[in-house]
Amino acid sequence: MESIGVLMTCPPFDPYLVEQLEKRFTLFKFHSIPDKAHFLNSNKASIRAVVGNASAGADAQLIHQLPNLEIVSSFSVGLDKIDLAKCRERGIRVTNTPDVLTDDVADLAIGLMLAVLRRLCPSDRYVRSGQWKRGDYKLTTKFTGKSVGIIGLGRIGLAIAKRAEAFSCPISYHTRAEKSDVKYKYYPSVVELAANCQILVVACALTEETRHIINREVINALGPKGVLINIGRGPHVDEPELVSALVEGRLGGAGLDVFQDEPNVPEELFGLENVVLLPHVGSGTMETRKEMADLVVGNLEAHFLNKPLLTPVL
Ligand SMILES: O=CC(=O)O
Repeated sequence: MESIGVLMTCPPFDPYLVEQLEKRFTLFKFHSIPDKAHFLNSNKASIRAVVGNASAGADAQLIHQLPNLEIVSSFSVGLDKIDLAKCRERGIRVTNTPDVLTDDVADLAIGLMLAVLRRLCPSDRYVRSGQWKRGDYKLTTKFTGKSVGIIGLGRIGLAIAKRAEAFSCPISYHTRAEKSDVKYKYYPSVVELAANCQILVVACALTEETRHIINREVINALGPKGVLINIGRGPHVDEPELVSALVEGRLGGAGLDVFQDEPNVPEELFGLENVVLLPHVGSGTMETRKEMADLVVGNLEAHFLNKPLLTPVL
């Protein structure tokens, strides 16, 4: 397989993934190539696979420039950076990394809820800056028993629900259609869900339908005591609306792992104690990233050995 060209479109941040790919294929790291057009012109014939992630995948333009592309193997569960329609049209296979990251992302969602309500980050800063010596930290807000509304009840949404249930949180949800196999309360509109929960979690895939699913109306329905948790994608949220609601106190708090224009985060949020900001690390544990990398490589190997894909999307 050494002669097969694999184009890595995401930054090569995961050394294990890079090492495993380099062992088996001819790996091109697109991110660090200065003249991309020239590179593609000279190498397009040899590139038969693309490896991307949540930050860069394979858009229509790139797919168009790679005449021999057979498979896109994404180091992510989200597929929003891949033009699936183009892949379908060209018969290009697509794989992602579901299941292995579910626990980590759900754990992080609960971590964000606790961090926002119990003010974990500012109270840590309180100790480090020596302020504790001058008096106790102010009282925070209880998490146990808060009602949790979840947008998207797939693998990750369900794992969040299960964890929140252990904190005695009543669970409700919104999806395109009500699920017959869950006992949680269903709301057919996101505004209704937001009006009826204290913590609203975005856990759905990013599609044209779910872009800006969190808008001004939803934020106002969640209200000055409500908390928004986003472990989905930045564009799920109308970010300027979220920022103004937080600055004006129309929303109680937010725990955000994802942003509209990563790694750029609105600076207006930096001074707010009711906001926790994370650098898109939902699946970012050593254990899970290794399992994800093994899936990326396993899918490529399966494809080039004409075996069934491990986690096919297309
Ligand atoms: O954001 C991370 C992923 O989609 O896996």
